Amino acid sequence: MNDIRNIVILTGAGISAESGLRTFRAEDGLWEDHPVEEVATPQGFRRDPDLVQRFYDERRSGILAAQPNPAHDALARLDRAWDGELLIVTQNIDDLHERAGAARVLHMHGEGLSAWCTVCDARHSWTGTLRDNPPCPSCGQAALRPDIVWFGEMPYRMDEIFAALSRADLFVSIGTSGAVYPAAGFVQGAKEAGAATLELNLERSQGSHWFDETRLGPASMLVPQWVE
Ligand SMILES: CC(C)NC(=O)[C@H](Cc1c[nH]c2ccccc12)NC(=O)[C@H](CCCC/N=C(/NCCC(=O)O)S[C@H]1O[C@H](COP(=O)(O)OP(=O)(O)OC[C@H]2O[C@@H](n3cnc4c(N)ncnc43)[C@H](O)[C@@H]2O)[C@@H](O)[C@H]1O)NC(=O)OCc1ccccc1
Repeated sequence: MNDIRNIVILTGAGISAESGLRTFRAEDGLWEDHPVEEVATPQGFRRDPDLVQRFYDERRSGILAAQPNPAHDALARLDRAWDGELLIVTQNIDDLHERAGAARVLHMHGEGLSAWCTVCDARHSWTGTLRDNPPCPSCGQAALRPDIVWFGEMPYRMDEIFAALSRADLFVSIGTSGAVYPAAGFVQGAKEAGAATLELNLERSQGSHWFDETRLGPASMLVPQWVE
């Protein structure tokens, strides 16, 4: 770690699995009983907004009931101690990184505890439900949707992510299957920028061959070991 200054860490559903939040592609994964095109696309929302609002209302209450696990805690310790550049880019919509105390976190696919008004474009932290179409606290219109990046929509703050990847000396991927782009392509970008690449995952991901090193096991064990 001595010549490492700038670190980019990508996290996926696997880092929150041991906090009781379901992953997407496991046999009991979220997408199993909710076809992704129905609940995580703008077309699905237009077709059946009530179904989508219920899906995310459920996810929101699950997030509120969950607690950070040792993997989140270890990354928060690293974030506090690291005086070089560090960015935790998460695909997760939960707030467990922040609740563990991490500050340098970027939610590229949005946040479950946030509502977005499609009329006045305001965003509001939200812990209640949206299925009953509450009015937007800013403009009063009943036009709130989950502040989530759905398939076919552009992920958030991509310019900041690419800038950090271009400066990275080390890219670490934790708990992600590497099935969804553009996140699944970050390891290539980091490698081209000359970064060392490390994967910490329960099983090899679709992009494993891009990593210099892959360590297999539960995040709650692998991440504290790597940070210490
Ligand atoms: C299916 C896939 C092929 N499709 C895509 O990638 C699409 C289309 C596409 C774009 N470019 C491409 C290139 C090639 C092919 C397709 C595409 N991408 C998009 O649509 C993206 C947007 C994608 C974002 C969609 N939203 C999500 N989430 C929010 C919703 C929600 O959360 O409900 S994606 C969602 O699924 C993905 C799930 O992946 P993981 O997090 O990895 O979870 P998964 O269950 O798959 O795996 C868990 C892993 O953890 C491991 N694990 C389990 N337990 C543990 C444990 N305990 N410890 C350690 N590891 C563990 C497991 O082994 C496993 O490997 C995450 O990104 C997650 O955020 N948008 C876009 O490209 O916009 C374009 C654009 C360009 C210009 C202008 C306008 C638009």
